[in-house]
Amino acid sequence: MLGRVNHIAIAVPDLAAAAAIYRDTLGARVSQAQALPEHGVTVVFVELENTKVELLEPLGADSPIASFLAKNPSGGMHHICYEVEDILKARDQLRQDGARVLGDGQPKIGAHGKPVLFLHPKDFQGTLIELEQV
Ligand SMILES: CC[C@@H](C(=O)O)C(=O)SCCNC(=O)CCNC(=O)[C@H](O)C(C)(C)COP(=O)(O)OP(=O)(O)OC[C@H]1O[C@@H](n2cnc3c(N)ncnc32)[C@H](O)[C@@H]1OP(=O)(O)O
Ligand SMILES: [Co+2]
Repeated sequence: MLGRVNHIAIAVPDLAAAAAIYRDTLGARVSQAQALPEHGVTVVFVELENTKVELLEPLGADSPIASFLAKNPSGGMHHICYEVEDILKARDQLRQDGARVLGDGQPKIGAHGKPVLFLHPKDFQGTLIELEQV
């Protein structure tokens, strides 16, 4: 089912400061910040040769990363995103196997303009998983 790792996401309390560390200290190429109100986050992508790191800052009162940051105030690794060819087929197979698909189970359009879904961290070794259809 799984293809490549699309990105690894890090929740941060201060996006501008985190982007500056990746750009100025670590010498990486970083994107402009992009506000995604439908996901409750603002994102910056760190573009590496073999994958991307997604820096996430909460946006709005109901951000899904607010409680994670309350528990990890300096930030921390939040999710890993794997590519899949057919997200609805993957969702249905995962549900059949007992995994919890988050939200209403309908894919949303993610930061790359492609459909995404999230899987409950308690069903995957304590790791929140994002699936992105490529
Ligand atoms: C930019 C768009 C898109 C993209 O294209 O890339 C994105 O990446 S958007 C990223 C943000 N969106 C999401 O994360 C959506 C899915 N997430 C959720 O629905 C929620 O965050 C959650 C996973 C259901 C957790 O919600 P929360 O309110 O934090 O619930 P709890 O505090 O009750 O947590 C339950 C339980 O799970 C543990 N937990 C929470 N988050 C994580 C995490 N990221 N990694 C590992 N474990 C996590 C939490 O600690 C609780 O455990 P216990 O304390 O043991 O009960
Ligand atoms: Co993501």
